Amino acid sequence: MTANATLPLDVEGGNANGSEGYQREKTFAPMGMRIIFKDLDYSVPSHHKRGERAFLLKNVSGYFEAHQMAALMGPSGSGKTTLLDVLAGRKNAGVTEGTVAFAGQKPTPQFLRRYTGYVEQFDTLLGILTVYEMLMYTAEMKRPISEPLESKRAAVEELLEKLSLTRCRDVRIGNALSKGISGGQSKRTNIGIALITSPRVLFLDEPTSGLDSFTSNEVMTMVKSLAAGGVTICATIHSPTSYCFSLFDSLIMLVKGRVVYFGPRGHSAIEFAQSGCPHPKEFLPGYNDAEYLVDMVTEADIAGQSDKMADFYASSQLFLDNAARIDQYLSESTDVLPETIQKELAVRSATVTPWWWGLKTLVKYRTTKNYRDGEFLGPRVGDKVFISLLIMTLYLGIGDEFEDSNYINIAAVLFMWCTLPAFGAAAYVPSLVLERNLFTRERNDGLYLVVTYLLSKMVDELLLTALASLGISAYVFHGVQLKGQWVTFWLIYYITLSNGIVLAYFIAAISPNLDVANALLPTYVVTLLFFGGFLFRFYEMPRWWKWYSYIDFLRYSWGSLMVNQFEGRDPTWLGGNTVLSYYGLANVDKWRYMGFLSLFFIVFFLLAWITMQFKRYQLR
Ligand SMILES: Nc1ncnc2c1ncn2[C@@H]1O[C@H](COP(=O)(O)OP(=O)(O)OP(=O)(O)O)[C@@H](O)[C@H]1O
Repeated sequence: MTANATLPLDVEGGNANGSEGYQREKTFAPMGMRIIFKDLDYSVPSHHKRGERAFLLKNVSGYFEAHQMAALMGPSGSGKTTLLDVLAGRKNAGVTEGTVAFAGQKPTPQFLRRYTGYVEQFDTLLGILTVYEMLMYTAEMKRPISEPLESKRAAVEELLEKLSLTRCRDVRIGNALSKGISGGQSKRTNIGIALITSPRVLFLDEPTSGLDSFTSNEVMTMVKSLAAGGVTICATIHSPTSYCFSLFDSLIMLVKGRVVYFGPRGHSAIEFAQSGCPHPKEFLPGYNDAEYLVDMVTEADIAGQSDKMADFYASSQLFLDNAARIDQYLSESTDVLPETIQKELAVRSATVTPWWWGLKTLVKYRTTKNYRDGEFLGPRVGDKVFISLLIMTLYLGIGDEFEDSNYINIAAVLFMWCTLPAFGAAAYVPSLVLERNLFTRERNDGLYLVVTYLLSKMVDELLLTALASLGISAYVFHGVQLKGQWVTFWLIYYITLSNGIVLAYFIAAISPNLDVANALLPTYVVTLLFFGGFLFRFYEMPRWWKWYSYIDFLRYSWGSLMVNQFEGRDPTWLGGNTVLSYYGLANVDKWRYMGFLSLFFIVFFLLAWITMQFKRYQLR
């Protein structure tokens, strides 16, 4: 433990973001902060017994020091990740009771998002970016906007060096289908993301899982160097190599959510576990300390003896000493904290940078990359080009043939023209659903607000759609030889397309997975076809169904297209009606209809935003 006379809470001075004139810290370990937790209980509704609560953590107490690396160990399912999540404020379900203090104070969710780093067990990176771009993207989002770009670049270069990532600096991260960097490099990139703001505390969930022993040692050596520099580090770890385990300073062992040991790593831990275990194992040659400890508690767990080990710890002198130290730490005054730390602990906004900066950064790194990616462009442009060519060649030149037998064809081609964007919306669903883990992680990390993310998605799609729709609508309008104004024809198509996109986002937001979204979207769109006014005329619909027609955006889309085509040249048709009056559109003002059409965009956007803001995609 680091004693510090002037700062009894063991917080070191310094500025995580270098906000004082941007004298950027030369190291990514500028300071540390003690974490204390006392009598922590965490419970959720039990899966096993209806109406009962399952306690995943019971009376868990301990503390992690700055400059030190603490290991969280125990058999699988013992509650390691649960404890890490509770401490890092990442739990969004269940009930937590007890005390958690960072530098003596209860941390706010905003503080945890902004000033602690959390490396998740599974990598969540943007496959289209290179390692350097991924770190720069995060740096621009999470470091203050007043910091010059050069300084951010220098910080990223320094981090690349520290994480031994310089060799793959410009390699695309890739994904499962198109391999880019290796597993170890991807793990280190994830650690880099957590370190880019020089956090005071770093949580790591299984940082060595899936890595070979050499890479594990390399990664953990680097993490240890951060602790040496001051950061408080806490990592859950399953089966570390002997070397990895030797890097840890303290150890907390859990079984069934109870502490069976909390104290220094090393021989004393083994001796303690041996005395607490009802049937201690022999320390066979070839065992490493970590393996031996985990095996012993796992065997005790399987034999139903784990409570005995936890009781042994709870009645030990070690427990009393730890409890006394925890009480002493909690009683220390927080008034002596440096001003920067006080400010960080009191922070109330969830992101470092404002929404517009977040939007700019998302567009800079993601939109520009997407626009160069065939996998992104293909489904968005391909279907429109294909169907529009089909429409143009099938209905070639019929738009100005004003004959009784042809009016139905004109009405049909305009109807098909509106349904295309509604069905084509399916192409936009995956971009939201498949990115959900990344979105959740970045939101938890305080990178951006939900509305910023959603706006950036809209910019992504609407810019591309505007360009594509201009060309497509021009050759369809002229090829079919439609009447009215081309600009209006294009505008109606563009607004309908935009409605389709934002509708897809809403459907994606409410759906638990891609399968549900893929079933929901076409079902909804098919219902819109019935009420659009072409397949069944509005005034012939049963009274009890008319309301649905009012909230059918295809009705306004097709209605305004029809008015654009026949306004001022509305011929007499069936039963002495004009074409427009036959369809109940005689008194329709196309601009008013286009206004209604635009309102749907706003409504779907708000619905998607509210859903994404409040829906918990990951229950943890
Ligand atoms: N609703 C529930 N009812 C009963 N038990 C639950 C419930 N939710 C989670 N659990 C149990 O809580 C335990 C804690 O899981 P946690 O992920 O924290 O364990 P872990 O030690 O990190 O495991 P691993 O090493 O395998 O990742 C698990 O045993 C899990 O089965």
